[in-house]
Amino acid sequence: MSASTIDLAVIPGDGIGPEVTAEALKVLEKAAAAEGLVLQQTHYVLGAQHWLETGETLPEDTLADLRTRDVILFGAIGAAPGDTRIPSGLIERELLLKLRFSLDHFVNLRPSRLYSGVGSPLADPGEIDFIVVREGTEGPYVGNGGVLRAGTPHEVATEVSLNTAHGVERVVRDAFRRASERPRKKLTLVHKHNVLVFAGHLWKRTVEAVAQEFPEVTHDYLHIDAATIFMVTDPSRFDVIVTDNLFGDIITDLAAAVTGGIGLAASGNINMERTAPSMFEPVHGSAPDIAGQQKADPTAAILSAAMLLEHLGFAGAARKIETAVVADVESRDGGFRSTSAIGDAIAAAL
Ligand SMILES: NC(=O)c1ccc[n+]([C@@H]2O[C@H](COP(=O)([O-])OP(=O)(O)OC[C@H]3O[C@@H](n4cnc5c(N)ncnc54)[C@H](O)[C@@H]3O)[C@@H](O)[C@H]2O)c1
Ligand SMILES: CC(C)[C@H](C(=O)O)[C@@H](O)C(=O)O
Ligand SMILES: [Mg+2]
Repeated sequence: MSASTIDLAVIPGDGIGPEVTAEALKVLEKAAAAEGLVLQQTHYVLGAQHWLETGETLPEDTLADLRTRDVILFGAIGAAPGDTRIPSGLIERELLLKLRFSLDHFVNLRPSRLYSGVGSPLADPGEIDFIVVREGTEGPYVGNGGVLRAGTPHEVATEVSLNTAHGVERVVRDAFRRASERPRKKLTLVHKHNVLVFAGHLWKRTVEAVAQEFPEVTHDYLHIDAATIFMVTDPSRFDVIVTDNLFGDIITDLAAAVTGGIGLAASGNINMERTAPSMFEPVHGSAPDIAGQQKADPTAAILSAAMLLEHLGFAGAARKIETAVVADVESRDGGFRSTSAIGDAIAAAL
């Protein structure tokens, strides 16, 4: 990145991915221009549709090219769950997870905030403002498994969760640092160490050890099953949650639901050591059920673009986007607005 140019990779993907990405770019371009920044974009056609057309998921030369960019804006990928033309998991593993793993996105940052004016399915949600720091490169996502005696009545399938001291420690330290910078300074480890004793104890010991470096941060622990209860009955109790890859996936969809819906939930796949570009994307998927109809809410993608700017050091521009989003969501009355109408309104409010 030069002082005035952002070298941006854009992967719009499948389904509603291109629809919401177009709106995020609309807002990003305007916010960047206001800062005197040039947004130099390179678009990459990747995803389930691209695989159907070419048989390519993420070629090595494309990955090498992506590595040279400052940052990546990602839409969403994936086929409809019932689409039998595409092997289940192929695009998720060989494209999205390959990006997260290859680019060492060990912090999967997923903020949850209940904006005023946004309806929550909870009767009395209280104030909700927490972040989930989800580990992004390990856990049961690593593809360490296999099948014995496939297709027989004696089939055995394994899916091993990989947790390294290095991987757990760096994400736990990141979560403590984020907690130390927030007003409430509270960290909750979410795991399941009563059953997953090997991985769970590593996570628990690591939290106890790293906590010594952050005496100002209080910390507690919840098993994942109990955490889902509190996410619905008392979400205000959370400030920073640190958790593994799979628990983090599940709890952030729940967190999105209690804070007004998946259309508002943003995320960053962050390489905190900055050895490769980080990648920003909405938490949601390609939503085949509403794709191509301009029904998708682009707010999550727009807020992901704000996180992207913040990561690059343009916190002021990020705050401006958030302020425009807050004004827009506060003005929503439940009536239908197209994807592009929402993008236009937020861009205009900047
Ligand atoms: N990061 C990603 O690219 C990502 C994330 C999750 C799922 N996926 C993939 O997406 C495909 C569909 O997955 P799914 O149906 O389980 O999850 P999904 O998030 O795509 O959709 C779940 C539900 O939420 C709705 N929804 C999602 N985003 C929305 C938005 N912006 N506005 C309004 N409604 C929205 C959808 O219409 C659907 O009813 C699968 O192939 C899956 O693997 C990709
Ligand atoms: C599509 C899938 C690989 C992905 C995940 O499980 O991380 C998605 O659900 C998400 O939350 O970004
Ligand atoms: Mg998910």
